[in-house]
Amino acid sequence: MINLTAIVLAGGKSSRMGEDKALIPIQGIPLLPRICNVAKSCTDTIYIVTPWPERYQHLPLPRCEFIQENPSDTQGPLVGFAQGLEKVKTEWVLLLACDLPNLRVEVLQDWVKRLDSVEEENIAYLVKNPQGWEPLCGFYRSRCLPLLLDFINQGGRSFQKWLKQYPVKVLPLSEPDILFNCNTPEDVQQLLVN
Ligand SMILES: Nc1nc2c(ncn2[C@@H]2O[C@H](COP(=O)(O)OP(=O)(O)OP(=O)(O)O)[C@@H](O)[C@H]2O)c(=O)[nH]1
Repeated sequence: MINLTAIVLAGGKSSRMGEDKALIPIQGIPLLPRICNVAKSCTDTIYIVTPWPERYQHLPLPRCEFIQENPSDTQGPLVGFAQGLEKVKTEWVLLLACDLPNLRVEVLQDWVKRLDSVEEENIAYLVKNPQGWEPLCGFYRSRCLPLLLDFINQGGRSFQKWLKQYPVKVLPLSEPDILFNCNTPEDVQQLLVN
């Protein structure tokens, strides 16, 4: 299997949820350990980028390393990703938001198998929807770091705008539900009903 590193983002305001999303249990398992356990199926190296690692110490997480952001200066997922990427030594990185309760091991492993066929020019391998790329559940080449830092240093904070500049390969998604984002208490309720 291809050598890759997972970066899981657990920061942000969770303003729509009203409490830290990463800690919301779905079928008894909080979102952060849920996604880390899925990531574990394709890598032994998992970095969790967060301004508050102490909040997550008690969780049943697989082996992982915390990368701490400054809690008084978080700047969104693009900057969180760059901070994680600075530590990465593998060619490919799997970037994951913490709020993806439906991502399954089989889907992820199928995607990972396809990485070998991504042309060298493509800096990322992501699902595309009519609104744009799905940047927080997909693969990036670690060599994109200097490009990302340039963009951030010029004030850029949008994944969509950053990705527009480079060739990205489309990752196939057979069930759109896989990328369901758990953003609100109603989303949590919906998961419990289904
Ligand atoms: N490490 C880190 N992760 C972030 C940051 N901002 C957002 N995220 C993560 O990015 C993913 C998507 O976040 P969003 O749902 O778009 O934003 P949010 O701020 O968490 O939530 P809302 O306030 O409801 O928009 C989640 O996994 C967040 O934890 C950040 O500044 N740092």
